[in-house]
Amino acid sequence: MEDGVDHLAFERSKAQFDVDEMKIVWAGSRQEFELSDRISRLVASDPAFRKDDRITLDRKELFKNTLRKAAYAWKRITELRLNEQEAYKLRSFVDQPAFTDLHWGMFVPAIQGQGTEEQQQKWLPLAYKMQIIGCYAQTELGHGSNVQGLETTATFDPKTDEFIIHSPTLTSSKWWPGGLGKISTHGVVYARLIIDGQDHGVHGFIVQLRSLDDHYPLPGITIGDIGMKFGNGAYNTMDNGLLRFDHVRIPRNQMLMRVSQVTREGKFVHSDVPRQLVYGTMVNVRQKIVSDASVALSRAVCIATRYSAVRRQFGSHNGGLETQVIDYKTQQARLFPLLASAYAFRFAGEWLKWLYRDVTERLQANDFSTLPEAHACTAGLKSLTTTATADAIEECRKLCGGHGYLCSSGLPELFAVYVPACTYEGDNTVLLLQVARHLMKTISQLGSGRKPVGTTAYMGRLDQLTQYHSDVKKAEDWLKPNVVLEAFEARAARMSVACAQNLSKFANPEEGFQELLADLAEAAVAHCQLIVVSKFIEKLQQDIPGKGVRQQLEVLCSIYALSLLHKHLGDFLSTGCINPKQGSLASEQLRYLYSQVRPNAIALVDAFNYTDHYLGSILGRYDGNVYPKLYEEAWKDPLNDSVVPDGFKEYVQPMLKQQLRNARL
Ligand SMILES: Cc1cc2nc3c(=O)[nH]c(=O)nc-3n(C[C@H](O)[C@H](O)[C@H](O)COP(=O)(O)OP(=O)(O)OC[C@H]3O[C@@H](n4cnc5c(N)ncnc54)[C@H](O)[C@@H]3O)c2cc1C
Repeated sequence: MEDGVDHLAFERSKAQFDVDEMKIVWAGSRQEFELSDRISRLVASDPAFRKDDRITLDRKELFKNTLRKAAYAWKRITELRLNEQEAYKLRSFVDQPAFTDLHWGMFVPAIQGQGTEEQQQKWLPLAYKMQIIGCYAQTELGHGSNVQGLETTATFDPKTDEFIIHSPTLTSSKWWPGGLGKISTHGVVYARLIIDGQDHGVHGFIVQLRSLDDHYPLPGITIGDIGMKFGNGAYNTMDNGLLRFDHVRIPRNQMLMRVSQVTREGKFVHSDVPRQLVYGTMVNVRQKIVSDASVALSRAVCIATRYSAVRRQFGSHNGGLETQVIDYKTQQARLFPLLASAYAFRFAGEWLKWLYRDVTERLQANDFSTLPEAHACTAGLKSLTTTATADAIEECRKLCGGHGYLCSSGLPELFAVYVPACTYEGDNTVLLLQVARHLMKTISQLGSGRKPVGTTAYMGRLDQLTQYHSDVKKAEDWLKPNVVLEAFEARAARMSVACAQNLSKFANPEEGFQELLADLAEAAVAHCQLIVVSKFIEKLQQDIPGKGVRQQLEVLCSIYALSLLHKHLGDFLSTGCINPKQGSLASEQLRYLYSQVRPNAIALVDAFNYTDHYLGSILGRYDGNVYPKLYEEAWKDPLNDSVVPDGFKEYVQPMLKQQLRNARL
């Protein structure tokens, strides 16, 4: 603490659990905690990583500043000999989107997942040492979600043993890839493979884009930045780019050939590695996105919770202190479900990490049985958690009243940087519809005796779930994990079954699917919410040491589930899983749970263990010393550099003089 005074000390003293133990639970393990703690402090204490000047820089300065930080981060990573996990942490705590995110997060995994052994040996050492910098160039001006609609072509020329990469139309221009605009030297470019006039669909190709000597685009290549994006500062540190090819030639061995190959003779062959292998990479990328959702959400919640304890409005009696806004029941009903969601998404992310390891092991043993389910599940959880997080950051801004709208609250930038997560790596609605397709397929296969696996296993009990009526009689019944779980299972199952029944009324199933899209997306949401609730409950079945830690998590789990039940009461009632009386008992229980969280709220956000540097918010400062710091910060704004602003004499003064003259008339 800067001046040694902890304005939130009283709040911290009220905690009924061991915060240090909760920090371990949040981090996933003691080792993870120690790693995050060490690296976050390292970044926070290094002035080269300061970020409070970000919002006042123009785009060019901002971008240059990003390059400086990325280069410095790389220098520190090599000097300190950080391993892969430590390096990833360091980049995350620097907290500034940069070309390196795509290099490490998409380019390298694409080669690892889709490249042959030989290709990996050639390209990965260069990428690992950053002797080349790569991007992931899939999306085009005309198509994103519909990957099969991409128009860039890669035509095989048997005479020279090369592919000719070409952008035949304006809409085939690559558009969006991060890092492409100004920095990447190479890209994994997705293009339609054409051999002898025949189209073999979309494949990935490693293409050198810029000279390694002078950084100019290579002949036939046009590249630029796509321009300013949402929010000041924010994601504008990233050079999302546009790219066009004019008959650019690359050697044949630069097509990523793990799954399919083109031979010297120009024959297209599938290897014995199944095509679903690429799903494995997607499971990995999306699992990281779910973890990132819990991080972004917890940052927003930490800011809103601490500030809600500092902020006072109304309710003063006889000149005493006013009420802390966190004590208003409306504030609690808006804030505490978000706090519970942060923990829920954390555990869902942890479980997905396990799922990825499981899928990878199975793939190595040639077992592909769980892959479609794992793929649908990660797609759904990516969609659910990123949508909820984006909405929650905005809600946290509102929970902070007027000051939440100040950039120094950290919330506008967090929101602007975070929201595209709802769009990239699969538009969230498109992903929900993929989940819905999987659910419809699962139901249609039940008759043939195929047993649903993993997160769809509950579908195997459809007979029981379609007959289910909750037996809740009093508010406390809603605290029983089985009672909650069955209600969520029955609601999800019935919404899916209703869709399947409606689909069967259509002669053409695809026509029916298109007609029912909105219902299908809702059924998918119900299924995904069930997954998150069930993973939270499973977490509570593990050994959780530390005084009072389990009790706090039980309260948060109940809040997560019951606040969803409250929000989607229409679903639960219309599917007949619960009756109106049981719905009001859930709300009653929820009110009681909020009062249980209240004394622990500050400690529960302290358990995230965020440094003030990482939070980047005056409202969320650890010491709660908000007002003097807000006042100080205001004076740092460049507008306050001069007493009379530029332009005043030119534009406003003549106006004032004019009025003066008129007044005299
Ligand atoms: C910040 C940012 C970074 C990005 N980085 C990269 C990158 O590094 N590399 C890269 O290749 N791409 C990148 N992208 C592109 C991104 O992957 C695509 O924008 C994304 O996949 C969505 O596709 P789209 O833009 O075509 O949206 P569209 O599909 O055009 O979506 C428009 C609307 O149509 C709806 N819709 C579309 N299809 C259907 C359907 N079948 N049924 C119902 N509704 C539908 C969607 O829900 C949405 O509401 C990035 C995008 C952003 C915003």
